[in-house]
Amino acid sequence: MRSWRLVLPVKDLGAAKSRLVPPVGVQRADLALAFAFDATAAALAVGVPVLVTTSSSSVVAAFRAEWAGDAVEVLEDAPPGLNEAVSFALGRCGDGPVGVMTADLPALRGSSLQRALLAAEQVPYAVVPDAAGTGTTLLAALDPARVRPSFGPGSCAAHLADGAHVLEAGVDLRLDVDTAEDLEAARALGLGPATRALLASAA
Ligand SMILES: Nc1nc2c(ncn2[C@@H]2O[C@H](COP(=O)(O)OP(=O)(O)OP(=O)(O)O)[C@@H](O)[C@H]2O)c(=O)[nH]1
Ligand SMILES: C=C(OP(=O)(O)O)C(=O)O
Repeated sequence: MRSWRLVLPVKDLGAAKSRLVPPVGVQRADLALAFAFDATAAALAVGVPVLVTTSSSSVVAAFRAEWAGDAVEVLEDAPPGLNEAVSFALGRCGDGPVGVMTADLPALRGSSLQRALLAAEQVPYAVVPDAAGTGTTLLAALDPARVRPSFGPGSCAAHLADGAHVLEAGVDLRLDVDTAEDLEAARALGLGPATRALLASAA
């Protein structure tokens, strides 16, 4: 596999996952952070360095504390807004293949990400649709300048219209958790260690 990097946008924890009613005893902000940690761990497990892009000082502090010494870089001055934060990171990640992945993938396995990035090496620009088929969980491009992020409602169609090739991917890479039902589906699939531990601590 080529040397991919992964841009990971992470929203301010106080505003994150507003559609997700958390299980009793669990804070929504803690869940959002646990999801992002599990997504990060999956990427690192297959040797893909992570570039977190955020405008939140609490996200910066949490990532620096958890991942000190690992292949995780935190860009702390991103502008607010998902697409804005992604564009900010893309402008700073240099040459070479880059993925942009949402951080709300707590069931992600490194092997699924690795397979998707390997497949993405066959095309200039690729998209992985979310489980609903309307959103996007991963964009991948051989040249960062090719990525024009249009995350938000209907983003998959927008990325396809912009020339991205659709990639088949494991459901763990497609299952972005926005609601309590999504969290149950992710639990059934197998959560990463951070989310598992958080839910266990409240059970
Ligand atoms: N840096 C940054 N990341 C964002 C922003 N908005 C969303 N994200 C990230 O983008 C990914 C997908 O975001 P959404 O599913 O829209 O997440 P969300 O905004 O936390 O969820 P809702 O409040 O339910 O819309 C997650 O990794 C978020 O952390 C933003 O304004 N800035
Ligand atoms: C931002 C997106 O995801 P969500 O549906 O989780 O808001 C998206 O799919 O582009």
